[in-house]
Amino acid sequence: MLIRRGKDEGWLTLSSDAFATWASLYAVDFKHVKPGIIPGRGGALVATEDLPGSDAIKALMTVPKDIILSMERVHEHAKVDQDFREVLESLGDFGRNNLLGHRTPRGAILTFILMQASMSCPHLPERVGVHSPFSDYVKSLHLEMLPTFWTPSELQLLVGTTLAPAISSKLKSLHREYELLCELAADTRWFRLVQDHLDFDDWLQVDAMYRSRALDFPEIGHCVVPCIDLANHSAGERSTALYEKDQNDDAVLLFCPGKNVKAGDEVTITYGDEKGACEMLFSYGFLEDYRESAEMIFLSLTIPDTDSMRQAKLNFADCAPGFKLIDTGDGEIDWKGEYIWLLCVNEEDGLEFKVARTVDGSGEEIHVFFKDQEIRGGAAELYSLLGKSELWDVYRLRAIAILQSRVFDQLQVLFSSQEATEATLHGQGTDVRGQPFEQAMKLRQLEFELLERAYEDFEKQKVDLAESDRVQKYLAQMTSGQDAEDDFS
Ligand SMILES: C[S@@+](CC[C@H](N)C(=O)[O-])C[C@H]1O[C@@H](n2cnc3c(N)ncnc32)[C@H](O)[C@@H]1O
Repeated sequence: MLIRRGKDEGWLTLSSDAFATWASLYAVDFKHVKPGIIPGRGGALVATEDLPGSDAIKALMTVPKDIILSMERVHEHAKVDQDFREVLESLGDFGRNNLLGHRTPRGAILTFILMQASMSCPHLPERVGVHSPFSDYVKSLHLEMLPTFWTPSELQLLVGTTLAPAISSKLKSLHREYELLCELAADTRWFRLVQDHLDFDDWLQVDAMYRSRALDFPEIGHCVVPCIDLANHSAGERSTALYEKDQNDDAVLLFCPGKNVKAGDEVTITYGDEKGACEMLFSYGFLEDYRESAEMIFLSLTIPDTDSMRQAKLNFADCAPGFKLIDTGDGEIDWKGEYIWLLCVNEEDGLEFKVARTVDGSGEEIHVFFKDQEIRGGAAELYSLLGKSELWDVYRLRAIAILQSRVFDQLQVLFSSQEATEATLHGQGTDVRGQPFEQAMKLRQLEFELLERAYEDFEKQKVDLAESDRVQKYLAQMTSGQDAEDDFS
């Protein structure tokens, strides 16, 4: 609880005046905006003058590259800070990759933020680390209320939404990361000095600080840009600014052409218009008041145990095990995901997994075929082959039927958990706070509506496909026992 303790005792806080001094010390150039507070949103960027709509692109703020918190910056700091260098080296792969082995600055940046925060702790027996611009910057970050901090009763409100499994696996991976940090850094001087003060909550805090602020910058990757990270979110056309790198590699906040903002009003950016309700609540802890759709829902799919090719298909799968439902915004529901095609075809359709010797003869490898054509491009190539087949309508019908049934199951879970949700709320002495309650209820409603629309849409598609000549012919041949594709060739 080092971070919470620092906030409570005041040694990990920064007044707004001290933050303004910090920003000017590190040459942040606030041209037409300044830090402010917007009720319900916390810190914000507000216009210092009327910003009238024009076609000219106006720089609202410039942040020098030296204070962009990136993988590169963390490694530069390690050169001058022996304690941090020791910690970073101890992390090995975890300082470069995530738990799945994908390259990410996450482990290095989170550990850096934690170490910078701990340096201000007056309870450590000895000083540790080297002061940097980020030692005071981390003091300015407030405790973010992401769902990883929700109480068990609050998390219970999410049962049936797609956020429930997402939070549960995030908490598991955060636990694994924290254990890894404690194990790998155990022999470093920093860890020995802070270990009695640190706990899992600190890792949750640095994760939330980073996750709710990280931006993806060209050529820098995921990073945190102090001061630009004060910009709150508005979706799509409502946002009035965007961020970029300028010719000096500094970060700039640009006013969007044609927008109009009055002095004292907030300037906002979009955190990603493609993000669905689940992802917004997961990463930023809120849903926009004006949001009318869940926009995007990811539903998992499983290859049934009864599928004789299950294990081979699992080994072959090179894509996320599920599909996305997408509200296209024009009344249509689209879906995406290649995994479904593995559930739609089997041996009798022409799918084959053949074992062959490796070229050097030292081992065996699996080759995958569909109707004697080798598939080297994973599930995407299988999809493309099915698309060219005479039986495409049949495969599509199978896919739509599986997707619709998965949507139905999700609707059932959401519907049947509603009672338990209400019981949680009416139970005596529950610790459900207002904000998580409102956000969870809104997510439930948005996901329910999108699932319902998708169910109806799939029903229409199923009826249309079932009436197609190809499907009718296929069904007739199936009942008469003939090989369906023979007749189409
Ligand atoms: C990058 S920070 C923005 C600055 C932040 N308000 C602060 O005080 O430091 C992102 C966080 O701001 C809050 N936020 C941003 N946009 C918001 C919005 N439209 N409505 C409510 N909260 C918002 C959320 O807590 C989010 O996790």
